[in-house]
Amino acid sequence: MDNLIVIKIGGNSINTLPPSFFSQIRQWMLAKKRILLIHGGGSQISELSDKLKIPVKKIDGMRITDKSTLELTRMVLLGQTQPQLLMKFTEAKIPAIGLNAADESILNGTFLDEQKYGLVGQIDSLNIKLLSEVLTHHLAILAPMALTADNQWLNVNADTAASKIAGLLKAEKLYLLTDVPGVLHNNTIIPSLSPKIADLLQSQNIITAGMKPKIQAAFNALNWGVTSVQITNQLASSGTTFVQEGDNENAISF
Ligand SMILES: Nc1ncnc2c1ncn2[C@@H]1O[C@H](COP(=O)(O)OP(=O)(O)O)[C@@H](O)[C@H]1O
Ligand SMILES: CC(=O)N[C@@H](CCC(=O)OP(=O)(O)O)C(=O)O
Repeated sequence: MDNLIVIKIGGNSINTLPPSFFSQIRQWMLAKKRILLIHGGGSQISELSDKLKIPVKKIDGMRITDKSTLELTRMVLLGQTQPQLLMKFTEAKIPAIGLNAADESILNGTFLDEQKYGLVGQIDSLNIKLLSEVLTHHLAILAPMALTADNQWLNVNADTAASKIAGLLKAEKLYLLTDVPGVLHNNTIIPSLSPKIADLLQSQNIITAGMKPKIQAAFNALNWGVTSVQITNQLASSGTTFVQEGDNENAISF
């Protein structure tokens, strides 16, 4: 899809989006860019789980999802974080529409590894026709859940979902917005990151938890043909840019 920018907004970032975020989006829309947001809600899901005394279990940043966690996840994503984000756009007078897997099969997926993660999935395909119609006049906000061919809801990590969607749609840019200004080493932003350095930093436990699937998602998007992939906390700063191996003259060295 031409002129497409995909932005993933982590659950922790929804309430701290600065005015510059909305003005950048407004400028892009005036320049006829199509804007697709994928939202998270991980910390809100964990918070409600705690309140309901449902144990929170994660492996490498992926939530182990049984039946009650799945129901709770759908409640939080579709009943809390998506409308919260939509309200921010309403307040900013930017036309936005919220979408989820049940809207005309917009996100179809399969189990990632049922034995290991339970009701967790990956995106396999999407309804490009519907998305393309919506994106002509609106910014679209998608929840990171998929439906299987048997109509089973699956919980999908929002970074993984955003990168696959950006890849399937051949987006020109993918921003993974989070609560840190980039991938950090000794409290300093790594401006440019290649797969080998990322592996090294993971083996040294410098990259951990939710940053792991985020980095995997970033490299996947690059491999699927997305031209520019960044992890940052605001659209105005480049944070960490992802590069293919051999294209890393600015990458940090040890
Ligand atoms: N090397 C690293 N650099 C930056 N953040 C890191 C790193 N390793 C682990 N993290 C953690 O990853 C978090 C971002 O991932 P996550 O909590 O899943 O964010 P989001 O909800 O935005 O997807 C940071 O807040 C930080 O705690
Ligand atoms: C399978 C899996 O881990 N799904 C995520 C979906 C939400 C998410 O990714 O939200 P953030 O981007 O705010 O972390 C979860 O349940 O937390």
